[in-house]
Amino acid sequence: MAATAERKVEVFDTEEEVAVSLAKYIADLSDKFCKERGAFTIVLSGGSLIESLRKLVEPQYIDSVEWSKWHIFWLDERVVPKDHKDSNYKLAYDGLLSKVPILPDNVYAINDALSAEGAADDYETRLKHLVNCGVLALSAASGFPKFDLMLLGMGPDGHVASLFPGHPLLKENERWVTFIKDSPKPPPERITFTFPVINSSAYIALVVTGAPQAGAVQRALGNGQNSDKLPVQMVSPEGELTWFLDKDAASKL
Ligand SMILES: O=C1O[C@H](COP(=O)(O)O)[C@@H](O)[C@H](O)[C@H]1O
Repeated sequence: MAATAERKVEVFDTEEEVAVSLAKYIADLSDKFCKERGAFTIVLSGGSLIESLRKLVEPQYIDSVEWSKWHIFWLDERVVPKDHKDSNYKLAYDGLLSKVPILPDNVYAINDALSAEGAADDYETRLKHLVNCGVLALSAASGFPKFDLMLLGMGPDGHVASLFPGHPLLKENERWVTFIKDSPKPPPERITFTFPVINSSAYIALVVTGAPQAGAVQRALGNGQNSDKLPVQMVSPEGELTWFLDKDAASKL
């Protein structure tokens, strides 16, 4: 049985302060994992998260982080070409990857030449290969891959990755990577990590800024009772969960 996650909640006055603190948190974990296992496996979301990573490209981190040991993955991706405005890869490339010396071979983008089903199968197969090569760890507790750090955003409806409220994919407990063709948020076709993979992580940062998110933050962190769990309430990693909130997102707590 999975252990209960250690949960921390950090509230900052501004999104700028969230970005500053997040950069230090990521750099510290990179240092720890690069020392311990010679690699750092980090999973990116799309959306507003990438903008909140902007401090990582400042000289302090550009010069100190061991970028060549980073292995970059995506929590979810839209089934669009990599140069499409809706692509989570493009967002991360433009905002971060093009500005830091990460090795191109260590960037595991989703194959944009395949269908949603095909891309999910292909990504899962590639993850299994990386487990066999020792780049990616496997959780002894769950048997699912154990990433060092996942960076999650959250939509105003409480969705994380491409796992939306009330959707049957919330119950997927065998696949590592799956697909959705009826996403309520456009574009409709996406691929996504499943909850067993998310919850096998060593560390998760949930980065949530802005007033539209305040209701879902209240549902997740407040004292209210609600029988239906939002996807964000299902995030419960083996390791440590840290919420990074600005005061607008935390305004209903
Ligand atoms: O569609 C998506 O939305 C979520 C949340 O995005 P945000 O802009 O509200 O922060 C994002 O985490 C996910 O990766 C993306 O595909």
